[in-house]
Amino acid sequence: MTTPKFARGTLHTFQPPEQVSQVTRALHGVGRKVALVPTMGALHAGHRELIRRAKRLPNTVVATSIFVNPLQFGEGEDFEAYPRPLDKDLEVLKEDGVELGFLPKASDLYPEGATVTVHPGALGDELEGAVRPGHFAGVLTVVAKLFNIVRPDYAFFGEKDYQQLVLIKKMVRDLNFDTRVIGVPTVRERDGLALSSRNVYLTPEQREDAIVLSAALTAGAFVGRDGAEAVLATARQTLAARPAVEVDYLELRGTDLGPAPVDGEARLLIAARVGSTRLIDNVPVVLGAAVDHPEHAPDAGE
Ligand SMILES: Nc1ncnc2c1ncn2[C@@H]1O[C@H](COP(=O)(O)OP(=O)(O)OP(=O)(O)O)[C@@H](O)[C@H]1O
Ligand SMILES: CC(C)(CO)[C@@H](O)C(=O)[O-]
Ligand code: BAL
Repeated sequence: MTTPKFARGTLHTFQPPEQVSQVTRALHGVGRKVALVPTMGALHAGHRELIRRAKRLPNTVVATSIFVNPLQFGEGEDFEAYPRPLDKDLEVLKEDGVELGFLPKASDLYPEGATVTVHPGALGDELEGAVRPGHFAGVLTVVAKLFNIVRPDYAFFGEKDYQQLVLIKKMVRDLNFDTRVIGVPTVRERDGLALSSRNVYLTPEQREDAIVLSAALTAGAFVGRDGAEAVLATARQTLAARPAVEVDYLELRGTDLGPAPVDGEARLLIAARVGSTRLIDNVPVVLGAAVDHPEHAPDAGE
């Protein structure tokens, strides 16, 4: 089979996995690197930030996959309703200088008889996994497949889906994938709401209510010096102002999503339903005396 044509500087889209593999193999053969930005489409400024960061890498072709992965949706979730504005997405990819678009069909990734999946371990059943059983097995399976098809040197994921990011990093380590996973801070609206493809489901009133997620996280993080109880109590107090917002969980964890330390870096995570729309968000928190250590200043290590 001949390698599909690939010229630098324009967007090429492929549906069959074998074609993408051929192109990325050929690119590696001439010394290029490949950076992958996996998405489910309905591209917004959050996705575009991942692409922007990937584009900064020297000698690297940026590939973006668009695939609404059925395996990570449970019964009664929004798989059918999930927005799929493909033409608009392709315009975004062109505008942002993405050179490789991978648009597989479900039957390409899950041919009949495919039964083997990636098991996320215990963390896969906590937080999001407790509310969406099987979700992370679906995510890790499709990400493993994308990595095996594209063989990316780098892969970019948003911190908005923090547990997903932690689990993907863990999968790469535990299963020896040869890909460097890079997490990108959450892009927000001016009022703090984390950008999400699901924000389009919100009515104007719900959109107002939804601000409380980031407001509660920010308020909680602000009192990190006073310890975990204060962080959670402050966040809960902020949430109480919007009783229409139903919280699935509000938890303070370590940065690896193990138990939070008394002093040091942690993560405050929330999932809540606003009407029938389920939103998630999280922020970094510095706890206790660690607040006074310069290495924990907000932009340390940037
Ligand atoms: N606001 C954001 N800031 C940074 N990265 C983001 C943001 N929103 C999504 N991403 C990242 O983009 C990648 C693709 O996510 P996805 O296509 O599911 O979009 P999404 O907006 O998170 O959709 P949904 O909210 O429906 O899950 C993921 O790595 C995700 O973490
Ligand atoms: C990583 C991902 C593309 C896998 O389907 C999805 O979970 C997402 O968009 O965050
Ligand atoms: N951004 C995570 C994908 C999902 O909610 O299924």
